[in-house]
Amino acid sequence: MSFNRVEDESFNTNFDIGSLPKHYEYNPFVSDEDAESEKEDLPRLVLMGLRGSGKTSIQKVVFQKMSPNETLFIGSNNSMLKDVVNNSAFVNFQICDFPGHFDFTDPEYEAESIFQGCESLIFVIDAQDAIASALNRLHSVVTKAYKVNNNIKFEVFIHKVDGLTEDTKMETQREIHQRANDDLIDSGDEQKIYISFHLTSIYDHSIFEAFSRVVQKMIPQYATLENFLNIIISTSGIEKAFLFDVKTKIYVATDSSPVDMQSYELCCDMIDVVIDLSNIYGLGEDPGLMNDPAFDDQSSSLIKLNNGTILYLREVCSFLALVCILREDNFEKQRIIDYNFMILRKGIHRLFELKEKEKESFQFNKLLSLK
Ligand SMILES: Nc1nc2c(ncn2[C@@H]2O[C@H](COP(=O)(O)OP(=O)(O)OP(=O)(O)O)[C@@H](O)[C@H]2O)c(=O)[nH]1
Repeated sequence: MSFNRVEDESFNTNFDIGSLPKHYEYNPFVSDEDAESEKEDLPRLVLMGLRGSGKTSIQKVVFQKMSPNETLFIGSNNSMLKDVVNNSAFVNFQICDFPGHFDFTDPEYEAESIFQGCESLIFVIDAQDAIASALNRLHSVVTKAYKVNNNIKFEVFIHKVDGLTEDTKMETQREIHQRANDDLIDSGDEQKIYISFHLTSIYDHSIFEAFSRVVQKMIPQYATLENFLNIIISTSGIEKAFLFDVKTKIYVATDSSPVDMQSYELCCDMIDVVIDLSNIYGLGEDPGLMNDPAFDDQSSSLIKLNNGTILYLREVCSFLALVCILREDNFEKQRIIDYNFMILRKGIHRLFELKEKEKESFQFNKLLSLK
């Protein structure tokens, strides 16, 4: 059986399968006022690495919904690319992608201004390439960055692992970890600088999972969110709960039980299904207008799997959704789960309000200091 694509002019080609179009503005907690000046105050996440290691591809796949195969045609960067990710109070930062040939030791570049406002530095290493020069660059980058700003969180993405066997993956990770630490010991920095390592590829969910962990470290309220989720799973018979940013499929929080990749992938697939169906059936009368978001405060979904497991999704606010995995038997108490969910939702809204107040007082103090 084959399907012919219907050539209909009213068909809106702005949709990417499995994603929200980038210009949706459903964001009740982030106002547009003073947006430009606010952008400069956002925490900065910096992507660095050698030429061709995959930095721009990562940024485009995770935040701009580019399909992995399209990255083959990106071409090399010659200047720094900056993007603002502003989905909710928790997923709210600027991301700077520096070209591979960028040498911050060159006086032309001001290392201070790059690393000063930097919250997290992701160094990408191509695992399919020789790693020696990447490790040298990693060492000079982290030591320089640490001198400028000792609050930076250092993350290494051992990237393009899709081309490696399971054994080689582990071996490469072990080698990179070992050699990076040896370099820190040689320079006497091993007590001060801590680097986290992640195996990643744009061809599977590993890049989203790794980014989730990076973003979680940038959320000061993470412990509170984790605690909320621990309470809801223990009181509602839920096995695993994720708080997802549905735009990027980054999970901003989860309960404290270990994350297994399959559960995460299942939840990501569920979000794709919900968004795709909403894109098709959830829009208003005129699909060209795109006024009604594919994800709004009415969004919820329940999927029963054939192994007696249920996936349950509920909107929390502004592109955040709670996605839970639970046994079908436990879903008999749906009213209790829904009640607990309402309490959780209120708690998260309160956190948002506190965060907004914190931001306002920060801006107020900044204004005062300028006077
Ligand atoms: N196999 C594989 N290839 C990847 C992956 N990520 C990126 N690539 C490929 O790597 C090549 C280089 O990617 P870029 O994103 O341009 O690399 P870059 O680090 O931004 O390069 P510069 O701009 O020169 O610094 C592209 O052909 C991508 O398709 C991955 O996870 N697996």
